[in-house]
Amino acid sequence: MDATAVIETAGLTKRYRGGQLAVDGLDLVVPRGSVFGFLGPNGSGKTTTIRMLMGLIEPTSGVARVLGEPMPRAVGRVLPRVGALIEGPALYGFLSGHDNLVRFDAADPTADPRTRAARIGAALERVGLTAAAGKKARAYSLGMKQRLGLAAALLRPRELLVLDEPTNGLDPQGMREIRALVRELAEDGTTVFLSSHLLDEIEQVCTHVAVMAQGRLLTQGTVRELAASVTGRLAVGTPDTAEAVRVLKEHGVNDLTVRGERVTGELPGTGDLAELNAALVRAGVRVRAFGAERVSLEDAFVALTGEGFDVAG
Ligand SMILES: Nc1ncnc2c1ncn2[C@@H]1O[C@H](COP(=O)(O)OP(=O)(O)OP(=O)(O)O)[C@@H](O)[C@H]1O
Repeated sequence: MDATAVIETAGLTKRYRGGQLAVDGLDLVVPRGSVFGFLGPNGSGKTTTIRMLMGLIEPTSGVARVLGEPMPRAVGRVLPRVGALIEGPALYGFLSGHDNLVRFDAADPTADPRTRAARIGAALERVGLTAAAGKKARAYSLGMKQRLGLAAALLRPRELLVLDEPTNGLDPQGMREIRALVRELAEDGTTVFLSSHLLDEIEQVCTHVAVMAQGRLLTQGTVRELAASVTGRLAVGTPDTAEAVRVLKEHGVNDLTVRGERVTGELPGTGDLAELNAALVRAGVRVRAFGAERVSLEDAFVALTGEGFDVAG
């Protein structure tokens, strides 16, 4: 087992009663200090994995360690060190945001009532809900409810935050707020494990990523490594597309496609890009843009699965 791992699983598997294989032999390593994106389309097994990690359901087989302790066996020791936001916070709509936090804090037998007011004040401040603390939770927007859920998870210092689709259902402004908060928490040294079906979200906030599809892990590593594992394409912007295609083909560029005033092709493995550019210009091609396209996580995902990233549902 990896001593720097905050979460580690080996062969973790869940088959639901009814026979559905939701998670299939998962080997996951979440390094301490990472913002770890757990990416996969709806139904790929993310929530099931998180529920096993948090000791809410038993795995069918395999093992999971969280903060170095076996789950679900050590659930009583582990959960106080973990802040979790799973499937939306359980809030009382008739209580104010502040009083919801009082309730959460009072339900924690290890929380000292004498420091409660200060801790609640700090948590509200942290998520930007101080001004709205007196409002009833049912009057909160979805984004405010998520932030209140995060405040509940932050009532005490945590080594690990586990967030299941924290921006699901939020408007762009709400998403930005949650992402900014995740970044801040990570800067303070908290390891954050968050699931998402949104590639660009993972790209924006995460240092690491694991990609799930149909219960299986396709890959894991740093976001940078994953993007680097896929070669970008050469892209040329020009009104003279036919001539550009001819010259590029002559110079060994494969898989050429033309869309509007843009020609793309496989980046040549050898040879000088500057030379290629010069050849185009020599042939009278008016080159407006020339270069290697940036590879997105989405390109990497398509390369991994051979298909587009399906975000249905
Ligand atoms: N309690 C359950 N009983 C039987 N099957 C289940 C149960 N919960 C989930 N599943 C099935 O297991 C598979 C994985 O579901 P899971 O919720 O873990 O995926 P997910 O990636 O979290 O997707 P979503 O983002 O939609 O929650 C799905 O096919 C789902 O239908």
